[in-house]
Amino acid sequence: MTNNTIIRFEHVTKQYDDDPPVLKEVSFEIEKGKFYTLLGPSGCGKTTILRLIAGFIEPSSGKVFINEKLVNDVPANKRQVNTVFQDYALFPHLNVFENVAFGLRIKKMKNNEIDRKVREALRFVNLEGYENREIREMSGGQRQRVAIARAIVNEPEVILLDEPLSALDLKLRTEMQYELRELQRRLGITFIFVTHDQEEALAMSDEIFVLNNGIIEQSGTPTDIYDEPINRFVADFIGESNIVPGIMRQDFLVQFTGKTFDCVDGGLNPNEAVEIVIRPEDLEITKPDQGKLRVQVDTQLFRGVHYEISCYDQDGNEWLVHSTKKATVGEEIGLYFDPEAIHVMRHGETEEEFDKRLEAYDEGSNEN
Ligand SMILES: Nc1ncnc2c1ncn2[C@@H]1O[C@H](COP(=O)(O)OP(=O)(O)OP(=O)(O)O)[C@@H](O)[C@H]1O
Repeated sequence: MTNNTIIRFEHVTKQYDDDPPVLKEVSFEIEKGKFYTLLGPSGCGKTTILRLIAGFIEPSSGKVFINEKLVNDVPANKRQVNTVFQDYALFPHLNVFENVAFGLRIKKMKNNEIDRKVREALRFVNLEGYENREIREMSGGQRQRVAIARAIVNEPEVILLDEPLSALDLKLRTEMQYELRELQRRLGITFIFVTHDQEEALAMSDEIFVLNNGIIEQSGTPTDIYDEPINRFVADFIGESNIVPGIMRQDFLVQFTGKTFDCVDGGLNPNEAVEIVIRPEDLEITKPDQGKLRVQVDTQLFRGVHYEISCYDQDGNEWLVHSTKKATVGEEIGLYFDPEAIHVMRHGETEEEFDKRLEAYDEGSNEN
């Protein structure tokens, strides 16, 4: 725990009726002023975490802290947390101003103060001049901004956003990603954003929690998670990856596809069976005898910035390559990669075990 911690989960489990738990002993910390993303496939428990933070539901076991105060049974309206829902949940019969003012009127705030705060919130989301518009006259992106203004007008410490961009078309979605990120920086409020879109998560977040089946598989910055996925699920879910079985011969020496390669990983047992991850953009096309692997090109697609080339090695492993160089379907080529491009993963390793392994290894290598 740091001084900056605003939300803390301690071994939180959530179970509905007699169903298996949808969250299993989840622990994490959220710091003030950062943009967090909960990322994972449908049903993995993302919305459940948001609802526990908002106070709409209580944990079955474990503890939820906000500002180091135990809030398990503190009701939603007593928490300094506001939610922006997927469908925005705006009131269609109220205009923009009244939608944003709604919470303040319930709090019985004075009219002149409401007026000042609502205008300020609308200015923040670039909707000055739209006060009297009806909600049905607003576009999807504008409704989104009204929903955000309605959240920030309450000056919460945390804003929860549950897939708020999923109803927008791709172009608007990209614009809103940029806007939301900018808004979060200007406000300095903690944002916790839920999505199942990995590109969105990578583009927007300071920190990502990758969830799967009720647990956090990995947490870290977008680069941590993209460059060093700790297991097959994360590697598969975040971006595209080549994953093949291998054997760790000794520190910095790994074997796969029948050959031995230098790598930068250590701290595993000699001859331990591992999984090897190499990102498609880390593979370079060479002449057949100049690469580290020899493969045959199976398909090729032009993706605008690069070619997406699928190849097979002699063992039948598929290798996906993103390259600005063009290949020819059917031809033999070589694939070159740097030792740093090889990510070695232990089978079924949890994040905690992975961290411990690296820590123990670092300590060991410092002594030598
Ligand atoms: N009120 C409830 N009663 C019973 N089961 C529930 C309830 N709410 C959620 N669940 C179950 O809990 C699991 C996790 O749901 P949750 O909404 O947290 O997932 P999610 O990751 O947000 O998924 P999605 O991306 O589809 O919204 C799902 O299997 C869901 O069916």
